[in-house]
Amino acid sequence: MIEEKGILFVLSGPSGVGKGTVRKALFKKDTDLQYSISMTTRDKRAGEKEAVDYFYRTREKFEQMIRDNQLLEYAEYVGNYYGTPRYYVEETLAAGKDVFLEIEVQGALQVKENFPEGVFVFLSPPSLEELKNRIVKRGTESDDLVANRLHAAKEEIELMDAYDYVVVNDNVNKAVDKVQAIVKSEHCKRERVAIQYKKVLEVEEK
Ligand SMILES: Nc1nc2c(ncn2[C@@H]2O[C@H](COP(=O)(O)OP(=O)(O)O)[C@@H](O)[C@H]2O)c(=O)[nH]1
Ligand SMILES: Nc1ncnc2c1ncn2[C@@H]1O[C@H](COP(=O)(O)OP(=O)(O)O)[C@@H](O)[C@H]1O
Repeated sequence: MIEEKGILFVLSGPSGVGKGTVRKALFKKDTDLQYSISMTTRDKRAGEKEAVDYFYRTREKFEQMIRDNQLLEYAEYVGNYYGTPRYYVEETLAAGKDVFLEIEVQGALQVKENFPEGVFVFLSPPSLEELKNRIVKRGTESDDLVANRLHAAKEEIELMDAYDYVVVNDNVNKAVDKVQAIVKSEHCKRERVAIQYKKVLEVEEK
C-alpha cells in the first residue's frame, strides 16, 4: 500500500517581505492547502482575530506548550514567541492533506530537521531597500523594531541555501503564481514516486 501522506509546504523569509500578503492571496485561490495557524505571545494588531490570524497566548501558556512538546517548532523573534502547534500539522498530513506553514527562518530550519521531506520556499525581497520600505509602509513597528527586523533579515537572507526554492516577491500575483507552480510541481514529483513504487510492487508480485 502506498503511503498517501500530505505534503508539508513551508513559506519563509524575512519579516516584511510579504509572506502574509502572498499567503492570503494564495489562499483566496487555492483551497486544497490547509493553513496551520500559529501561536504567538505578541499583542493582537488592529483588525486581527483570535484563531484566524494567530492563537494569542501568554508567555506562561506558551512555555507550558513547549515543555509539553506540543509545538512542532518555535522561535523567539524580536521579543515574542511564535510557534506551530504540532497536533494539527501531524493529523492533517496523516489524513493525506497538504499543510502550509508561513513562519520565520529559525522555525523553518527546525521544521526541516523534523520533516526533511517538506518543501521549503524562501520568499525574498527584490532588495533590502525595498524590504525596509515595506516594513516602514506597513506602519506596525516603531523605528527600533524596524531596525531590529532589518538586522534579522540580513542574517536570514544568508540562510537561503537551505531552501528548495526561492521566490522573489517583486509582485504579489507573480509570487503567488510561482508558489502555486511549486505546489503543482511537487504533486507531480510525488505521483512519479507513487507510480515507480507501484511498478516495483507489480514486479515483486509476479
Ligand atoms: N517560527 C515561527 N515563526 C512564525 C510563526 N508564525 C509566524 N511566524 C513569523 O514570525 C514573524 C513575525 O510575525 P508577525 O509579528 O505576525 O509580523 P509580520 O509577519 O512581519 O507581519 C514573521 O516572520 C512570521 O512569518 C510560527 O508559528 N513559527
Ligand atoms: N510584492 C509586493 N510589492 C509591494 N508591497 C508588498 C508586496 N508584498 C507585500 N507588500 C507589502 O509589504 C508589507 C509587508 O508585508 P507582509 O505580508 O506583512 O510581510 P511579512 O508577513 O513577510 O512580514 C505590507 O505593507 C504589504 O502590503
